[in-house]
Amino acid sequence: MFEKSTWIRLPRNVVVGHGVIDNAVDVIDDLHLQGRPLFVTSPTPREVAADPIAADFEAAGVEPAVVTVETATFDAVERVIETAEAEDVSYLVGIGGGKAIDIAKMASDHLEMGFCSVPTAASHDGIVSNRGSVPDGDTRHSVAAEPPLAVIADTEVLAEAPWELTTAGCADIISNYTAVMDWRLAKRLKDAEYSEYSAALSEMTAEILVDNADMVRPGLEESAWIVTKALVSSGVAMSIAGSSRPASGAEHLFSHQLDRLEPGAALHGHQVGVGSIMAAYLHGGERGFWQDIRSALASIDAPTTAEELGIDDETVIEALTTCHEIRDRYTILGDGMDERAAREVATKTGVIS
Ligand SMILES: NC(=O)C1=CN([C@@H]2O[C@H](COP(=O)(O)OP(=O)(O)OC[C@H]3O[C@@H](n4cnc5c(N)ncnc54)[C@H](O)[C@@H]3O)[C@@H](O)[C@H]2O)C=CC1
Ligand SMILES: O=C(CO)COP(=O)(O)O
Ligand SMILES: [Zn+2]
Repeated sequence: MFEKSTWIRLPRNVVVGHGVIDNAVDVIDDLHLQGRPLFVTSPTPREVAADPIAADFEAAGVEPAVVTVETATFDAVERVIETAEAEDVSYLVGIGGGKAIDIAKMASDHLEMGFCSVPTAASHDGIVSNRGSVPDGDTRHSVAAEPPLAVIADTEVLAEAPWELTTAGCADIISNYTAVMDWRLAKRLKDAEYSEYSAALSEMTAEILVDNADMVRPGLEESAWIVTKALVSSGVAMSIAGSSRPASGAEHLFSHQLDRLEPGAALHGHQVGVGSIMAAYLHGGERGFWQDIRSALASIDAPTTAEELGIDDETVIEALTTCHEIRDRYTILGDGMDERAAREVATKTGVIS
């Protein structure tokens, strides 16, 4: 008897382009969301996007509540939940980088309220995903959460964000290559649940980005367009899979462990990019694959070494040798790297000297 079933939760409206934050009231109206929104934002995104959108809502007769968060913590999620209850809001809008969006996503999940995402940086592929990532104890990886009902990604705003945020988004996408290799390995060795559609979409997303890498340049609005389309596509791959598997393998384990060892040292996307060089080496040995990943990262100005990440060599080794423990997800790291092997991969790939 055939017993498979799947439930793919996707955004209803994905609006990407020049000046689209000016349409936020209409995009949200199209969802038939009633009542007052709560904007969850952080200081700079508040200036560049949340305040102008709030002014448009006020002009339309709705006064949004606004909460500003600084760090992704459960205390911040709690504060957002309390504000939502006190201000009697009906839905949430996350406006900012990954952390503001994740906090809004996690709070809306708890409140069972609708949620919309307004990224102000093309820095990671959580802008569309049904995953939320807020550190919980020792855990840094994402968990299942509400997908946004709408995503409003204004390429004018995204192109004006600091360039390193865009290169972080590119690196998060380039890391899909090794994430998918890990996923296929886990399917073969551990019979992990696997979706060929999701894996193919994730890989193709990385490929299109790399093919267009010469058009990804600072200050070019078209770059924001290319990167954002890739982030949307990668988020959809996660929603199809019902997990972050198509976009998160050993390179993400490495980054999550760096977040525990050196909180705030480097951007998520930059860390996973460097992790991806080493994961590619482990998958492909000397045969040129890891060099391709490194060149792709270098071509868009993303870091390729520990030094460029601002992380010391010994922390890289510690992360490599321990990160397999942080989640039940089989990858090329298997049951863990020993220290000599970790030094070899990090040295041969030029990540440490
Ligand atoms: N939920 C998911 O599926 C995923 C979640 N993530 C999570 O996302 C987070 C990383 O997000 P990031 O955006 O890299 O970091 P972030 O949210 O800390 O943003 C970095 C900084 O850039 C600032 N910023 C944002 N837009 C700006 C603008 N237009 N101008 C000037 N400054 C601006 C932010 O306020 C912040 O200070 C991590 O916590 C990571 O785990 C990453 C991938 C997927
Ligand atoms: O960062 C992500 C995908 O790019 C989410 O992956 P995690 O589930 O490992 O947090
Ligand atoms: Zn990521």
